[in-house]
Amino acid sequence: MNTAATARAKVPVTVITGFLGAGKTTLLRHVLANAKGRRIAIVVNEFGTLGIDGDTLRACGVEGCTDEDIVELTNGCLCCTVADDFLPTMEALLDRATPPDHIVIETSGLALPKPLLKAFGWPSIRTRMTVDGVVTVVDGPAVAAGRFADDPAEVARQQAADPSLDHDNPLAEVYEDQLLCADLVVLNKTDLMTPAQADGVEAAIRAEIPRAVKVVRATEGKVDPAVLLGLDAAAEDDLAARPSHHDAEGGEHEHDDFESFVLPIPEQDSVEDFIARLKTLAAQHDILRMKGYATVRGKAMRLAVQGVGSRFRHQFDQPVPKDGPRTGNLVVIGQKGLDQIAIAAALAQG
Ligand SMILES: Nc1nc2c(ncn2[C@@H]2O[C@H](COP(=O)(O)OP(=O)(O)OP(=O)(O)O)[C@@H](O)[C@H]2O)c(=O)[nH]1
Repeated sequence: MNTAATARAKVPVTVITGFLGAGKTTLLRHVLANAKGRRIAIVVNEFGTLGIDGDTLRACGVEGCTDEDIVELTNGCLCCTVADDFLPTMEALLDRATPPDHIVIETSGLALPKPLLKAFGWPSIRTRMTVDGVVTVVDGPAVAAGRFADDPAEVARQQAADPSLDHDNPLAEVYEDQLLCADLVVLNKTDLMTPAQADGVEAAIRAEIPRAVKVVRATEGKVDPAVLLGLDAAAEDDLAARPSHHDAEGGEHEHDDFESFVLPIPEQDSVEDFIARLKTLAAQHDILRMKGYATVRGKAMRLAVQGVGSRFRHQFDQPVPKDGPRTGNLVVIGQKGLDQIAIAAALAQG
């Protein structure tokens, strides 16, 4: 078989990356809903131990999308668990009687994608799959608000103290790495930006990425799957074009800039009061992401809650199991040093 034919025989894998809450799962739901008969398997990796994204995807109700097509890896960072979790998962997908036509991996919002791409060089999978492309979802309004910007004066001060440091903002490092790895950028949440803001964010994205990379704008992750899947980038063979902060750290990386915990949520009396409390907490403690569910007195359905910064959405999404506990759970993610005791105390009341 010649090289082109070999490449065609490999199962294509799309890596969806993007910061916490940028809209990766939302985009994935759109892909599944518009798969047009293509068998797509999803591998989801989350920073928290509670598999909310898998739940959201399973609840998508898309015909032909079965539970076994969604694999959750909640044991920590994908790239740190390559041998134990990631490779066996990928091999098991390939070894199915009917292997998927395409695999999509949703990385955690805090993952640096390059170490994951390196995993595709492992002998057990390199001849059987190829990274069709890395799609980076960007939270447009968060960029416009300066969420990922460095403070140049602070960087200079820190570098003077320790030349190996290059950021005062760990969010900037993750955001930049995710952009630098992209084959396609989805500038999402355009409904929350003026056209001028979107132009500004797009220009900033283009300035960040040295390669010619397409940027598409979207609301609710609505991008035609034909644009997302089939990029044919063979990204695993093109690592040098994707600089990463991880390279400078000698391939080592740590996750100690961020932390996450899961809090039990007692049954609530009022949806409005609960959401208002969450918004206040997010702002007071600079919480990056909250997601989970709660039960509400008198309601048979559970309340799913999604918070990105202090922007919240909620909906009654599925029945609370009969005879099941009426306690909910909420994942809280932020930079290291969150005041877990204060946050837990504020959420301990119904
Ligand atoms: N206004 C608005 N909200 C959006 C858009 N896309 C996604 N969201 C909302 O943003 C929140 C986070 O979306 P997700 O798709 O869960 O984001 P994610 O990147 O998968 O999040 P993590 O996996 O936690 O990193 C949800 O409440 C979505 O409904 C959009 O285009 N506009």
